[in-house]
Amino acid sequence: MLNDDERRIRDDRMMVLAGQSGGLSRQIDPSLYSTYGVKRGLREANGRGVLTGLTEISDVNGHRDVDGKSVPIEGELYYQGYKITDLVEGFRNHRFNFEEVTYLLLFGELPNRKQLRDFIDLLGQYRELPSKFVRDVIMKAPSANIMNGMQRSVLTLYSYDSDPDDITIPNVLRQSMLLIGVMPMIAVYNYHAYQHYHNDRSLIIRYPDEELSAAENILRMLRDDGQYTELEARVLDACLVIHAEHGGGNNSTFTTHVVSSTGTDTYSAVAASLASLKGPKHGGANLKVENMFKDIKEHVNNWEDEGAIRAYVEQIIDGEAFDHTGLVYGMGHAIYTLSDPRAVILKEKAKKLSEAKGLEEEFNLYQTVEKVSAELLTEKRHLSKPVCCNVDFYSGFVYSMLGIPRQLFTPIFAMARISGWCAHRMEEISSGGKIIRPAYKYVGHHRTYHKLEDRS
Ligand SMILES: CC(=O)SCCNC(=O)CCNC(=O)[C@H](O)C(C)(C)COP(=O)(O)OP(=O)(O)OC[C@H]1O[C@@H](n2cnc3c(N)ncnc32)[C@H](O)[C@@H]1OP(=O)(O)O
Ligand SMILES: O=C([O-])CC(=O)C(=O)O
Repeated sequence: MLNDDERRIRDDRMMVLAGQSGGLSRQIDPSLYSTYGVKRGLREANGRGVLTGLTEISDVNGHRDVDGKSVPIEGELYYQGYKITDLVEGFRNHRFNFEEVTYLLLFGELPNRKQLRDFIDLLGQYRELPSKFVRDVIMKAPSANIMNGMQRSVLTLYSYDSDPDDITIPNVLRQSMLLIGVMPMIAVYNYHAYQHYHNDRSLIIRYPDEELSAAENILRMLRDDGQYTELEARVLDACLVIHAEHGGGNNSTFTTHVVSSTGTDTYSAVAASLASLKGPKHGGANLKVENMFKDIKEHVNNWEDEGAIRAYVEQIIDGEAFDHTGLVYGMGHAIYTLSDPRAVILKEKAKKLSEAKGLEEEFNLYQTVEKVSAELLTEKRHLSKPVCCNVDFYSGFVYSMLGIPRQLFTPIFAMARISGWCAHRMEEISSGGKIIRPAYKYVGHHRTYHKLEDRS
């Protein structure tokens, strides 16, 4: 067994060896991408995604064709044909909206009262982890990033399934209901396990209540005293609704399609989608936004000084501040142009909550960063389309006002998006049918093999 010093020496030796063969600096000549007409990032020259599939689950629009010209519009999102804003409006004062949306996504229709009641009952029954799963899986080697713990837990559920590899629709639906049901438990218990083993927090494993909604159960399982207010549960429920689905092309759902097209099992497909969602350019952006604001607050003394905020955001874009990637997290979108409808809803929630909690100054800081970064990105990145804030910009601020720890920001996204992934997995199985297999052009050169003895 190596000690820490020996491991460091081992890693240094590996870098030296890789450096000798030029393995660390190898990069494909960027001009070759246009030479061979490669659709980088699976995009057309105008930035639009390459058309790779058809779906009836949702529609995402940021442009409209007017007289043959593509014109930016306020963002539109439809779940099974229903506008997200109409759903959110119609759901006001209801408790089980995420469940209703899940029914809609999986079955294609809005439920009547009885169907919704039955569905809620069923989901409640599926909200059950195998016996000893918490002890044997979740408590073992807890991960600092809860998304990794969730992947491991989801993959391990395969071992407890008596029929894991059957990909007929009834079996995949059963597995989907199970995963949708247990996802909040997996996330919250992984969080508690990490807090217990690494931060010496008391360990609380509270079981979900079959009668409660997903949002209510998340808060109940998370909080030390299991208490929450009706308002908190409604806001979280709305967050789950707007994160539940976003078409087939977003990275994690496309991952569902790619992986499902091989005929693999549901647990593997969902674990892969979790891996994708974790990334900071996708669902992980909500955590990055939180960290970015922490950094901005540390470097800008006066939050009302737009000039100072602009100067700091400019440093972020120039790669001179924060994480040096040049990205302003929570800004920009592959499809939306003038607005992301989910961000509009979240901003409204953030405003109301901040007023109730006396955090208007912080809300104003978010608004100013949104405004100046949109202006700066347009100026400095020569974007071909207007840039707006996306769903990840205000979500973390809303969650933190609900007392939800930052480690759970991206997991909450996953607890919601699992409904969309499962709907797309079933669509891929029933309508896709062909293994997804794009092409890569080889741009190396073919070489003559020399035996080891003959190499210098
Ligand atoms: C749930 C979600 O996944 S929502 C998205 C969450 N992600 C983020 O918030 C991370 C920050 N944003 C981004 O990285 C991007 O806007 C993405 C990944 C969301 C979309 O990327 P794209 O579709 O490539 O955006 P678009 O085509 O408009 O970008 C044009 C250029 O502007 C840059 N750009 C776009 N948004 C940003 C940003 N927020 N900060 C800095 N540069 C940006 C892109 O890197 C790209 O540069 P390139 O041509 O040199 O690659
Ligand atoms: O559509 C995308 O590329 C990303 C996104 O907003 C989502 O998955 O919710």
